[in-house]
Amino acid sequence: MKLTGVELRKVRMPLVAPFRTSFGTQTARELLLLRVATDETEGWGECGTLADPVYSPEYVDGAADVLRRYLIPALAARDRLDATNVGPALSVFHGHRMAKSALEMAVLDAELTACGVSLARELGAVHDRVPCGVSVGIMESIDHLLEVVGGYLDEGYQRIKLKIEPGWDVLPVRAVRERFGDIMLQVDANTAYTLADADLLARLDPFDLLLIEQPLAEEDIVGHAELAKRVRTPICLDESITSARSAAAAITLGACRVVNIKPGRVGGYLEARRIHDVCAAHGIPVWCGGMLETGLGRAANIALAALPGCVLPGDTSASGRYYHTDITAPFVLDDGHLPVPTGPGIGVRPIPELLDEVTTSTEWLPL
Ligand SMILES: CSCC[C@@H](NC(=O)CCC(=O)O)C(=O)O
Ligand SMILES: [Mg+2]
Repeated sequence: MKLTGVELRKVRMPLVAPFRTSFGTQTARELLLLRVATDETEGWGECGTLADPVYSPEYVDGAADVLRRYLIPALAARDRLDATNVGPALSVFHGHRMAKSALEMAVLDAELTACGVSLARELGAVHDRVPCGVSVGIMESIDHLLEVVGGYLDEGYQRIKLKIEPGWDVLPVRAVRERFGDIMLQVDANTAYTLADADLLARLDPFDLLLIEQPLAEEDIVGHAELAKRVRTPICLDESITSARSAAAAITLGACRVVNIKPGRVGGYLEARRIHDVCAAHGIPVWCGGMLETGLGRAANIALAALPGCVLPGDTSASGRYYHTDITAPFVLDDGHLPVPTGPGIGVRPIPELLDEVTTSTEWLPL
């Protein structure tokens, strides 16, 4: 397969409601899509970076720049192109995992499409549908939170994840537990706490949460291991897990008992599968995280979520959780599940007129 060109396309999709986390509030999703053209077919990739470097060091314009100046030329210089040599070809460049992931995803989609193989089959999926969780932002009141959570439960979501931060943690968790009983419930702090908050976080223990996600700073693996001795609720890592090697280290140090796998954060779906396998070998449950993906990234995430070690519902929500209109056919919750795409590659394609409506810029890089 020969690369003939790459399209960088920025899109901006309004959210159905503001989504507030400990690092800020999103009202629209600005993101970068890639379309890779080869001599045989084309493939689509989605870059999970936010518009600003507030979740991780990457951001949309930085990802576009590193793809344009370094990653795409490095790939174009390769004689043989297949998804397994994208990682090695790009390893000379440090970091920029979400940008690398988007390029690998597009090459993987093109290659699998040409072979007529689905991403789910390529990754080793064992399910044809996946149970879905939903991520709930920080709200301005407990009443509004309970109304939103009740709505998601009515829609059939099987697990509720509450964003928390200092000042919005024990009270909302207690209120949800008291109102909705023994639902599957977890929290995500996005690094908002420090080890000095251990006693505060231990006050979440009576609520039988599935996990506390990324309470401390991304680099604070030792801190998470110390926190794990002081709180009963399992620690789950997200931002800290950037590769299979870092997952093995965190598990060995006792820093986590659960892992949120986000393919973009770790450099791609192939590394995501390696993390899945490392965690399975250590008896560590995993689930597929989300970055408010369009239907393109959502389709690929659902394929990952269908792997055997993904034993907890992921942040693989329906398209309508974030968007009035997706750029692909919408993913619609059915009995609390989403179907795993079965078509070749990621199994979905953008709908041209819908994609054009949200496109803010396109750039064609001939190779
Ligand atoms: C804008 S917040 C993105 C990162 C966040 N993602 C979610 O909360 C799930 C988002 C989704 O449902 O795609 C996380 O830290 O897990
Ligand atoms: Mg998280």
